This record gives sequence, structure tokens and C-alpha cells, in this order.
Amino acid sequence: MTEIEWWEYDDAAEMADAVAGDVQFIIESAIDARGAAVIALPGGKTPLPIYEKLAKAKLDWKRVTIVPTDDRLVPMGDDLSNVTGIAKVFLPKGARVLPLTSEKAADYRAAGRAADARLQDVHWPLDLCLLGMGTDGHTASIFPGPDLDEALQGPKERRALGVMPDPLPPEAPVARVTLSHSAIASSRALMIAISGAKKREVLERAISEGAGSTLPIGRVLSEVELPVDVHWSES
Ligand SMILES: O=C1O[C@H](COP(=O)(O)O)[C@@H](O)[C@H](O)[C@H]1O
Repeated sequence: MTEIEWWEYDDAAEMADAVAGDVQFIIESAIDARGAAVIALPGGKTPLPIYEKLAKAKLDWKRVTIVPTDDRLVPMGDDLSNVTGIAKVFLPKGARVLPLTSEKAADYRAAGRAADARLQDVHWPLDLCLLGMGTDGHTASIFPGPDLDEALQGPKERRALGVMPDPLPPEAPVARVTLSHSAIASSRALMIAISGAKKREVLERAISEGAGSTLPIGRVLSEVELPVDVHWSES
């Protein structure tokens, strides 16, 4: 199990300030070192205040590529679409936002293969992977289901794959494309941003269960070597 450091905040605004500051620093350092930055950002609702804050940062946005950590297989513009939420905030800044979804793919596995192929052209490893987590313990779109083992233990060079959660999560009951465990674990920096008592309890349980956890986040973290910062806000 990797080293995990918890950062606690009273509310979402306080967490947004801190996390946006950290992400800005990582982007600036990557641009200084390599001339460009590639980061993965989660979907869902928790990170939205972080994105609003980060978008105000003075950065050379044209040198920044953003990939969703995962996406729901819905049309672009749909309320459930993670890339749509990210693109709304960062495209106007000049960042490149790469979707993981492809509307032409025949099924979720084909969508995953297309996303993987697209990511093979991106400078790798990620400079940062910021993860969210559901109250069911999924992270990115690594869920229990027929594709869990492939997401966790597939070939190291595979960056993304299509998954069908089982059971389907009620808040977004659709197939997904997700970064693979290998893509997440190979990033240069790894952070988690969550809020609320329930998610904290789930994450603490997952961490204590480690590699034997039934929760995807526990399995993901048990095989990560780099230190992880967990940012948690009470509300
Ligand atoms: O389905 C998803 O859920 C998680 C958590 O979302 P939240 O709304 O509870 O913050 C998110 O990290 C993931 O990217 C998304 O696809």
C-alpha cells in the first residue's frame, strides 16, 4: 500500500482553492520541464468548484491537454457526459480537451479500444491524475462487473478500456470508458478529491482492506506506488 496523506477542508470552496492551487503548480512544473502538460480530470459533480477555480489560473492553457479519467457512453452535450462538463470550463481557456467517447463505436468495448488508440498519441505518462470516487467505491469508471479484472490487471500499455458496470449505478446507468489501472498508477502525481462523511467512511474502509477490498478504489490504491494526496471536504 502506498503512502496516503489526507487534507481536510470545511467546505467545497476551501477544497477547491487548495486543489486548484496544487493542480496549477503541477501544470506549471510540467510546462517548465517538458513544454506541455497532460492531466486527467474526473467527471461527476464534486470537482466542478475545483474546475471553476482552476480555470481562473494564469496558465499557458494552449500547452495543456485534459483527458477525462472516465466517461459515460452518452452523446456529447448530454448532462451525464463528463467530457462536456470539462470542455465547457476549459475549452474557452484554450486547453485541448480529448474525449474518451466515440459516438460511432459499435459497442462499449469498441469505444474503449478507440479511446485507447487516441491516448496512444498523447505524451505519456500523465502529469497528474485527479480521481473522484462514488459512494459505492468506484473510481474513474472502475466498477464491479465483467470488466473489472481487465481494468485492474490488463496489459500495462493499455491506457483505456470500455466497461459495463454490474450493477449499473442508478445516477448514471450506462456503459463507460475508463482509464486503466495502469494508466492511473503510472501518472507522475495522483490525487483524490471527495466530499461528505459517507465517502470518507468508504475510502477509509477501502484503504484498510487493501488488495482484498471489494471496493474498486481499495484495489486501485493497493497497487499504486506513488504517494497519494486525498483531499476531503466535509460538505
Ligand atoms: O460516475 C462517476 O462518478 C464519480 C463520482 O462522481 P460525484 O458526482 O459523486 O463526484 C466520478 O469521479 C466519475 O468520474 C464519474 O464518471
